[in-house]
Amino acid sequence: MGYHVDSEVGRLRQVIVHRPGTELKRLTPANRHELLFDDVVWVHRAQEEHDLFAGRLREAGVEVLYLTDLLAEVLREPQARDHLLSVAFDEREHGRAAGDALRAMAESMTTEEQADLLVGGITTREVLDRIEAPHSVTFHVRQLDDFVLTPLPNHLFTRDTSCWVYDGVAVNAMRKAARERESVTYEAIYRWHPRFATVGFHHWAGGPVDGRATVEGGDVLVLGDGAVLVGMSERTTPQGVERLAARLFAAGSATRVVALAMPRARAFMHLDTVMTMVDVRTFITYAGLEPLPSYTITPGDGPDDLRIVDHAPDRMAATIAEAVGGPVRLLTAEQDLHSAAREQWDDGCNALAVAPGVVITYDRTTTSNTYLRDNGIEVLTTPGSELGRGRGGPRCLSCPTVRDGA
Ligand SMILES: NC(=[NH2+])NCCC[C@H](N)C(=O)O
Repeated sequence: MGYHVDSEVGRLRQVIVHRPGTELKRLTPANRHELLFDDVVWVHRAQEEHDLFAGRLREAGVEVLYLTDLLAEVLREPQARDHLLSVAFDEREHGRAAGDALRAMAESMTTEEQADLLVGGITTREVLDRIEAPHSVTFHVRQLDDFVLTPLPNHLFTRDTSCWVYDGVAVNAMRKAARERESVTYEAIYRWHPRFATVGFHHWAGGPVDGRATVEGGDVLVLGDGAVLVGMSERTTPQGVERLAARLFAAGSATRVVALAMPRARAFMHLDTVMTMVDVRTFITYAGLEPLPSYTITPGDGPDDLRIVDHAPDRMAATIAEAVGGPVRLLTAEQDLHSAAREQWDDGCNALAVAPGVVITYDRTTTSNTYLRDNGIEVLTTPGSELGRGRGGPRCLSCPTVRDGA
């Protein structure tokens, strides 16, 4: 199968999702902010919600791939296992003696257990249930309930860490420390999983080696016909956008990138928290989103040159219209700003299209959902009270790997 994502709203055929597991059980009132969650999560209910979400996708004809299955499968490949375990048990993190001992502990597990370990993390106490304490200062200074390997609860939001843009994928360097190791999971999957290793595709980013020039998938909208819209946000940098544009242009996979300069705020952490596409040339947008400065990037004269045109905030809609080749419809639910802010917080603007004019959203954002329906969009709802506690909706919960043009 060829992997490609040719639009935001064309028929969705395959996605990667992550069913909540051990990692969400690690959230506490003390660590939730560092781990980028606003509250602790009732994990059992989150799993039920996630199963309903996956069910919605399957009903819409989408093939659902689970991240932990892909990870357990790729762990069977010796090179992938070596890479994943070397990064997890790096001696710079664990010290020499403990690094080797922990790695040996991991080697003795099944690949399913290894996948759970890499995503769910492990505490000192749990290590001691499996092995003798390594002779290591690094290990001995840890408290019993400290994390030896930190959990990755934001793997839930598969949208961000890798994103497919036309005929290639960006495995992204992540902005926040709590998400950095997520990139390693995807690096291994796209490089060594038999599903991906045997087919050709482009790489638009270098994963962790991109350092601070980050781009996250929640900021990237594949507009279709060679255009891409990117939010420069709390997470995505202009440097990252330039790299993405240059690589897309060099491969001939895109011809125009429009970058929006977003406010740096947690509530707006990614572009898809304030605007997503729900139909051809149609977006749902947050009422509190002020018009933003935008930049059109197209190929320059030389092979590595970029041509940049700056646009004032009042040109935002016009700049996007130019990129999608016709007038755009911006749907903004009519409600007072307080209600709009509450719905935006609950991911009311984070719609996942499964086909043109058909979207999945959370059930709790009733005003936005009704407004979309009144405007001719078919809205399939799914519960998200627990899933949304990390601030992500249906679009954030999914990484499309195959999607048609619109
Ligand atoms: N595409 C998105 N909007 N993703 C939401 C990610 C939320 C996650 N807790 C984070 O802060 O990174």
